[in-house]
Amino acid sequence: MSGADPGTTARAGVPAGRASRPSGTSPGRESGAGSNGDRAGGGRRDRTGDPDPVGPSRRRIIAAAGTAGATGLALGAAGGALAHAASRDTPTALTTVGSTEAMFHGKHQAGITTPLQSRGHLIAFDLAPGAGRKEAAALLRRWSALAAALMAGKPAPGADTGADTGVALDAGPSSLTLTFGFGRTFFDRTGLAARRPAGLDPLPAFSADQLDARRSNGDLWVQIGANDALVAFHALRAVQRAAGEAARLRWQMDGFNRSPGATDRPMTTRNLMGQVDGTNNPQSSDPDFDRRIFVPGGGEHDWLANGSYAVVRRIRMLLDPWERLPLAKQERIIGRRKSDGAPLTGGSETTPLGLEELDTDGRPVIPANAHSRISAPEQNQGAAMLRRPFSYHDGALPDGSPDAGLLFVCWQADPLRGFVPVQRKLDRGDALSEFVRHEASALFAVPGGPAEGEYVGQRLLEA
Ligand SMILES: C=CC1=C(C)c2cc3[nH]c(cc4nc(cc5[nH]c(cc1n2)c(C)c5CCC(=O)O)C(CCC(=O)O)=C4C)c(C)c3C=C
Ligand SMILES: [Fe+2]
Repeated sequence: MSGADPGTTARAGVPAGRASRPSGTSPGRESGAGSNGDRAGGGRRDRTGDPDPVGPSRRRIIAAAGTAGATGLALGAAGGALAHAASRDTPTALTTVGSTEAMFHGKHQAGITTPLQSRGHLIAFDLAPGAGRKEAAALLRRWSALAAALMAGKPAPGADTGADTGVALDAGPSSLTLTFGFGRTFFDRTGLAARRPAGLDPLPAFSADQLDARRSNGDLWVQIGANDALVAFHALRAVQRAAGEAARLRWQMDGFNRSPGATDRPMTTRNLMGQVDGTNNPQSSDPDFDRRIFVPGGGEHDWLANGSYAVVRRIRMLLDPWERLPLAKQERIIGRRKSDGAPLTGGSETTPLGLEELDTDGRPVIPANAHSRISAPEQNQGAAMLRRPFSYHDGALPDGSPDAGLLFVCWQADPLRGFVPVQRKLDRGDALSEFVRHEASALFAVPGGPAEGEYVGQRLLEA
């Protein structure tokens, strides 16, 4: 992302409605987009004194409810409860985790270059039978109003008439993002096939695919991320409720990442195999970042300008055999050290891979089938994607093995020059393949961010 990105302008502070509290917050300074996990930054703003474009803050609604609650405590409680009630009246500031806000309006949708959040929900919908372009436009309008409110730390529109479930009442925005995309089939269902971009052509089949059609694809996709589990769940339910009669849930995947502040310094996240994962992502400071990740304007499908394509793969990890491998073998499979993510050729996490370096026996130090070597852009005609995954754990399979792995989400301006060539190569010769299974797959066109007063996808649905 080069230059100013209104969707991810960095400011930090306390959310609207908390302005009168002592601040005491120490705005976190995090690095730019393209990094993963705690390392990344962007999408923040200070809500103090901000005008209230969407409605009352969640906290103002709590304040109204609070009087009744405090009375109840005082009447029925012994000293401990009273002390508790008193401490509730003592203002304490949100930490930056709660107060950080990602922008809904802007050049790009939030949730692409936004730092990885600790909670994620990926949900796909199909339009209901009989629902077409008109219903789809109304749905995107509803979802956009909802996203604008929730991302600002406000209740769902219509909260005064009971439209908000209350699950996130006492929380700040918590870096909530909602990101909306269109699948290939959406264009047939809405009579917009002529406006479907070639980038949505089906992904090729890969030899190792074991895809479950029911958990793949979909007309519409919503990616939800937040640094609080309740804020994320609140948004998930609100999105599902707002779908109303227009769309039906097709699949849902729930994921997580490390919580901000869990490490003593900002660092790239780890996946469930224990590897530092996300190191060699394109960085927003790279001169060609925008060109690689975002669709340029002025093309045949201008409605997608400043948008991107998301490839989503549910990749189960075979953790039992993986965890039995000695550390040295695990590291040779990736080509990097597990402890700090540095290449096996030495240095630190960000040292370039020494792909030409040989050991004393004349063999490459980073093996020929190492995952890092095979997927590196320099081995793939520069093919690059922004990987922004969540881990998942859905309990155990019937054989007792963990149903856990990676909700791999990657972003690119063109899937045929990002995900596809790299996955083709990994499919043929990646040492990691023995330990992973691709179980679901989807591809979505994600429009650019909406301007103030616009809804996501308006340029497609109303042109
Ligand atoms: C087709 C794209 C990719 C899939 C699918 C994929 C799955 C996958 N990856 C890991 C773990 C790591 N991947 C790493 C690097 C890396 N992976 C891809 C692409 C896919 N990975 C790329 C383009 C890169 C960057 C390569 C480079 O330039 O060095 C790493 C190393 C650290 C890093 O750069 O992130 C790890 C670790 C898993 C576990 C996985 C499937 C479950
Ligand atoms: Fe990878």
